[in-house]
Amino acid sequence: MTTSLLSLRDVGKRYGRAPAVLAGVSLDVAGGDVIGILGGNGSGKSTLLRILAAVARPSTGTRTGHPVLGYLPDRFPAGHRMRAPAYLAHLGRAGGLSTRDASTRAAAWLRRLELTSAERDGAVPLRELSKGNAQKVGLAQALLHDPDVLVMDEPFSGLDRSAHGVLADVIAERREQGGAVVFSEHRTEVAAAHTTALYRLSGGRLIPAVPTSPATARMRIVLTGTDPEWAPDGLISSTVRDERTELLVHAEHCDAVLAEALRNGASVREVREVRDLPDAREVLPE
Ligand SMILES: Nc1ncnc2c1ncn2[C@@H]1O[C@H](COP(=O)(O)OP(=O)(O)OP(=O)(O)O)[C@@H](O)[C@H]1O
Repeated sequence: MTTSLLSLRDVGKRYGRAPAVLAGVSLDVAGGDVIGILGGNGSGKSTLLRILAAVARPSTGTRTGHPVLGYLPDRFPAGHRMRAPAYLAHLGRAGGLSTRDASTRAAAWLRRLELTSAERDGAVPLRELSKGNAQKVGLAQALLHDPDVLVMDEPFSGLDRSAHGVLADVIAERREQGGAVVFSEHRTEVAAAHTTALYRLSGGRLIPAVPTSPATARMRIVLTGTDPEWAPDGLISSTVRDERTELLVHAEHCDAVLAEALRNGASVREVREVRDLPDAREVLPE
């Protein structure tokens, strides 16, 4: 039996006199879980994640567990004059790291997330960073303390393709190390590509998913010699790493994607069905 790192029981949330945003939400987050939260605009995803990250309290119900938490908020406070390395080192120290540890870890994450050297080395103030780069600093901040539970609000939005790949690796690593990840995402396919379980927030409730249908089967294709911006029909995600392009595509588009890639002079390095999501679920219709 796996032990929960974090649990919500019958959680409700209401802002003032407005109708409840969350009602009777229960969720267990255990080591190895990668949980995706889907939902339309205003459905309460950010509210739920804020409660999981303990930056907001539920109006009713309980939250239990004391894991080391990393939290990427929906809007990263990027209005600072501070530079990314100094900002992260400051947060690291505030969270109990030594100055040296905080600076080393901050630099390592910024390098891994591929901030340009000017941004990384502190030439650019936070408030002048692009949305994607601010998101990377936010991610580095969330990862700084090596969290047991990583809670991220729409982490894939605004990231370039290569950072998508890094984030996918980070999620997989947390899981392999016995940690857990919970993140929100509005695109079902993007969430399903990285999760072990998917839920949808609707009417304030967290709806469990229904089993994956064969129509949602996916293929991973690794190519060399393609344009990194190539986006064929059926594409779910695309990651560029070491001059290889790794595509995740809906299975029914696989043959057409391969044919088009070969026509354009690419070389096929690998094609395989993705079966690594035992609990991945297709979600209920909107
Ligand atoms: N601090 C707050 N005070 C008052 N109302 C709030 C507050 N935070 C969120 N809300 C309201 O609660 C509802 C749910 O918002 P929330 O941001 O949790 O949804 P969301 O699913 O993350 O939306 P989106 O995808 O648009 O970011 C919305 O109607 C929002 O206006």
